[in-house]
Amino acid sequence: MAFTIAIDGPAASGKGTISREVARVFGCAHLDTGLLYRAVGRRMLDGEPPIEAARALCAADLEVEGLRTPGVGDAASKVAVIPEVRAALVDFQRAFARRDGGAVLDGRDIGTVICPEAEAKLFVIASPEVRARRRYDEYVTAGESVDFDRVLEDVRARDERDMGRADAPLRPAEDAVQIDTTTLSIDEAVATAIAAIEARGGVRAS
Ligand SMILES: Nc1ncnc2c1ncn2[C@@H]1O[C@H](COP(=O)(O)OP(=O)(O)O)[C@@H](O)[C@H]1O
Ligand SMILES: Nc1ccn([C@@H]2O[C@H](COP(=O)(O)OP(=O)(O)O)[C@@H](O)[C@H]2O)c(=O)n1
Repeated sequence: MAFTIAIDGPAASGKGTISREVARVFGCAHLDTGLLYRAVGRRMLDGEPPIEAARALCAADLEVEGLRTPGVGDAASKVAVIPEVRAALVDFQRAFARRDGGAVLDGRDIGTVICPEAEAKLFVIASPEVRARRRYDEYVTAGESVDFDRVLEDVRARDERDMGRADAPLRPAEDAVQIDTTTLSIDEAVATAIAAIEARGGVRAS
């Protein structure tokens, strides 16, 4: 049976980390929908018009190196404002969500637009400072030279763009369970998510 878990939230709130672990515990497939927008953003930076890039997106585009860089994140949130780009990505996400064996999708509009009928919805947040620190640490580990204040500025700019757009803005679905990871460890955040999903009828894989 298809059991869909929708996990939304702002940049570096911990939704990807939670989603990967939730997929493992509940034995379902995981789609990081941010990667779709990052891949379109990447193609735009390479000179392709974003709407065409979204319509032509293929699996190989998601494997391209460097999708997690600050520049591509910024480009992703710019192309994500364009309704035709969002529309071109809907069918793939919905088909993924209804696959047999269940699915977890993380992004910005999964619980509100892509899968409003999802059985379990989480909205993961954390303070901008903590999110910027996590992202900064990731960049440093990856060997990128970045400035903390710049990362914080980027997190805030992306929040504003993601929450302020007219089409599918970042906001919690009415029936989403909110998890604030500001002061939670990864283990605590994952345990809170698992408990919330079980409360909505999710059954762990044996
Ligand atoms: N609760 C947490 N406490 C500390 N670090 C976390 C927590 N959740 C995630 N992280 C770390 O923060 C970074 C961003 O997390 P990620 O799950 O990629 O966020 P998102 O998918 O929301 O952008 C990762 O390096 C991850 O290991
Ligand atoms: N479902 C989604 C997922 C991402 N996005 C956009 O894509 C950008 C990159 O998403 P992401 O999930 O990879 O970003 P992080 O949270 O990992 O920083 C976001 O800032 C959004 O603008 C979206 O609009 N809708």
